[in-house]
Amino acid sequence: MGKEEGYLPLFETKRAKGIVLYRIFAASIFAGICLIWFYRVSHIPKAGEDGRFGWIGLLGAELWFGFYWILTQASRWSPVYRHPFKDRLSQRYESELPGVDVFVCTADPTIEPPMMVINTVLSVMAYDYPPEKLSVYLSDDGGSEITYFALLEAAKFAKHWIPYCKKYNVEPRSPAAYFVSSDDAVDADHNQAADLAGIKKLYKDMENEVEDTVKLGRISEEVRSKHKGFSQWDTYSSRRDHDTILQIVIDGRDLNATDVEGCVLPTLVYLAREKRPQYHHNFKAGAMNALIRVSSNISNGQVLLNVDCDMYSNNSQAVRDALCFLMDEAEGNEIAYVQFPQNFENVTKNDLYSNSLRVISEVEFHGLDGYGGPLYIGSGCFHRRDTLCGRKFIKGCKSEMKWEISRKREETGIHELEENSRSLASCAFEENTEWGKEMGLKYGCPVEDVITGISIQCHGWKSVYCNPTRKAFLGIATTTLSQTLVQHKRWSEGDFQILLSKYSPAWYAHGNISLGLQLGYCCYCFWASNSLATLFYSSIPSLYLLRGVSLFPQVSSPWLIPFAYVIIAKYTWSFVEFLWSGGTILGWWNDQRIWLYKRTSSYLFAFIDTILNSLGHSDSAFVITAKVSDEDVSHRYEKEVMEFGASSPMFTILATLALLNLFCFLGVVKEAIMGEGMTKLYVTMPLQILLCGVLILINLPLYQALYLRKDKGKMPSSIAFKSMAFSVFACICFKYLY
Ligand SMILES: O=c1ccn([C@@H]2O[C@H](COP(=O)(O)OP(=O)(O)O[C@H]3O[C@H](CO)[C@@H](O)[C@H](O)[C@H]3O)[C@@H](O)[C@H]2O)c(=O)[nH]1
Ligand SMILES: [Mn+2]
Repeated sequence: MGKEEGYLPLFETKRAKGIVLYRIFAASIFAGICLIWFYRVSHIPKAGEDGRFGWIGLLGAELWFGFYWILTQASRWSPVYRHPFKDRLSQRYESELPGVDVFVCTADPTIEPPMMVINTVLSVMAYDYPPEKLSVYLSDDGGSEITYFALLEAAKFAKHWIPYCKKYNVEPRSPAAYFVSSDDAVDADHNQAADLAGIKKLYKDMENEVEDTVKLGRISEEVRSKHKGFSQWDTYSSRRDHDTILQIVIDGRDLNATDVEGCVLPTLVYLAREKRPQYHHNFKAGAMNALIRVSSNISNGQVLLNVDCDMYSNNSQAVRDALCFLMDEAEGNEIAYVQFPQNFENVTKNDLYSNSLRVISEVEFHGLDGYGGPLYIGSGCFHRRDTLCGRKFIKGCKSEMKWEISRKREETGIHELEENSRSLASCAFEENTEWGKEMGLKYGCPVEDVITGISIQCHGWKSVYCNPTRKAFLGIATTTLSQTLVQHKRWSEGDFQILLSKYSPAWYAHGNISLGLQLGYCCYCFWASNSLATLFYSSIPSLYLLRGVSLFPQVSSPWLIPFAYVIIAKYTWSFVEFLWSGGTILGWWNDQRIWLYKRTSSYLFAFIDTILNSLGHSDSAFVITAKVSDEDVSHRYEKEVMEFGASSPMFTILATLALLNLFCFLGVVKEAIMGEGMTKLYVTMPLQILLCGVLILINLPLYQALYLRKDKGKMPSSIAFKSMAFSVFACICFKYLY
């Protein structure tokens, strides 16, 4: 082992400081929660008394929240921070670095524009890594000729782009992103300025070619005749029904395939796996498994990196960062994958839709890393090939991560290689095999990544969370509320399915992974079930205001203290954490709003769908997240104006809840003016009024969208009408009938 041989480790792990103080603080919150539980249980109204139903419901909700809060502590209890030493890696292993295969996934040329896709491809082709050991595969589930055409153009451009990047050591290496940032770089010397202008022009030419083809919507005959690769579309009938299309666009073994400086280029492969209507294609998991097999035949890199087509590499050193973990002599043998955080290029200052998932990336994943490693969350993850293919962990068993050249492959001609790779991507290939079960990514779950990750960890492997200051990947976050809610529905539904599946962190994982990690997983897997308690809490106490029934301690009661303490302590901490993770004050407020919206809509739908699903009623699909939006929408997004302009049943729920709280509050105000007086109400129901008031404040943008806005992002009038009817109905029923 490394240490015995006197090697310095390739990475170090630091524990967080001041953790004891945090634990004492958390324990005090827990004490407060216990007091709240005690108060609820010991003060239940008697049968027949008004408020009994609400009280018991609140007891259930508070038990749930308390339990969930405990889960969230697992990811804060013992965080660690990792620091790779890349200089040691290159000193020791530069000539033996393993092959790395990068998989870029795309699925739809309209939702995921070809220019965006090739920018991502170019960014990973330009990694600071020996090009003969780097191979890039583009998986196109859209089976689009236009995307293929764009890739051909990218291959030409790469011959100029890669040497440019290396010469001036530029970052980021996605040309589009680089040109935006280089616009204000003034320190470029004279030579570089000329080169920059040249490369920009080449990029523009390529962009024009691609955009013209996109506009045309098909490949012109002239272009088609130039590349024999297009003939593969001759038998193509639709994106759901076609043969495997596979083309080695750049063959890294070919000594003539060089850039303008004469250096070899990384291998570049286009793959659209076979699709047939009678075979389920299993979405991204299916694409990834086809890529694993095809790449094993072509380049067989020992390390695999997957990025989504919008997640370009922002840090050309990231491969080396990851290898420091996988190749460490002492601990590397236990590490199956290295996950980087997912960051986004287009998040606005106050992160309107809370897309940056700040606290998860900056706090929680470091916490999970302390217990055996983060979840596998898809894009931005480096895997060992063999573990992803199902190799079990055996203590003390080393797998060499060294570069090896396969003689057999070297001698196979490119056409033969293409031909025998094609069958690996056919639909029938997986029949009666372990693919999708024990091999590759797992099928049948909308979050193929998380379920695959937990099964790897249950096999005894560790994972590592690597979060360098210069972000490794930048993607595109959703820019409308409904997209955010739909995406979270998919995630929470997938995670909830995992909880009920045979890989459940609650039972299957027990004994296979640490308790802390089990709790950490549960935190995400229980997202969906949060909806019920949150719905109850955000509506019933307010409705009881209308009846003048108090469900919380009065001002004079000492029981108010634990409530006040838990609320203040918990929210202060959440605020501190948010700022510490790089957020803004308004960002935190937005985060609270999205927290509420997700829980009362996405999670609720996910919960219901999962239950229906397990009863065999519906099947969950993979709704691809939009990566482009029209100008109007982007403009509002940049101005941080919430987008409600879609007719989504999720919005009906949100609007109903918002109006319901407004009416309840107005009811209280009326009561205060005409009846008992403000002070009396305030003394008997302080927390209930506070809760209702905060819900109204948080919903201010929603009221605006319902009644004040005129732009296209306002709430559709059908929803305004429905939600008004539902909330008035609920208030009347509750006040007079119940
Ligand atoms: O049939 C499909 C559907 C999707 N994709 C690709 O999968 C990726 C992720 O899809 P996206 O719509 O962007 O989903 P997100 O919710 O943004 O993705 C997050 O969540 C997914 C799991 O739900 C992970 O796989 C991703 O890596 C992670 O970024 C994209 O590159 C798609 O092109 C396919 O290749 N085939
Ligand atoms: Mn995405």
